[in-house]
Amino acid sequence: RDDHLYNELGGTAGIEQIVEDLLFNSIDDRRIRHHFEGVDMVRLHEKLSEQICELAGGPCVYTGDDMVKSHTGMGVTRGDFNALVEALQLAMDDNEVSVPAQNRLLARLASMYDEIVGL
Ligand code: HEM
Repeated sequence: RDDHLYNELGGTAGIEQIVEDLLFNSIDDRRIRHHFEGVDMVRLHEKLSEQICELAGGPCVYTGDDMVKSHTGMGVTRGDFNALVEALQLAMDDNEVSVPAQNRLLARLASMYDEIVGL
């Protein structure tokens, strides 16, 4: 297992902080805040943290629903997806993640685009 990216994100504690900041940035962003109304943010924080930890090579196992099931009916657009990426970049800047490490995480997330947008 290559846990290099996991370590660059600050391990489990670092990832949990980045995801918390990502979620706060997202509900502060008027382009996408409507998607999060009425959502269980505690669960979303837990599942998204697990998923990013696993994706980064960390010792976590994702226990949430698959991406298609999670986003079906939401009508997430390309613009929404890009806004969430910006919210994540801001969160990683605030947590002093290097730009190369940021880009490696973003590349892994970009591969999920078709499972999230336009459903
Ligand atoms: C690469 C991008 C994304 C990833 C990795 C991702 C990941 C996830 C994960 C792990 C969950 C939780 C699944 C569960 O509860 O079992 C989730 C749910 C959710 N996602 Fe995403 N997501 C992405 C993009 C987006 C975008 C762009 C939006 C809207 C702007 C969005 C809005 C939501 C909402 C509102 C939920 C909660 C659904 C509910 O509990 O009813 N996601 N996502």
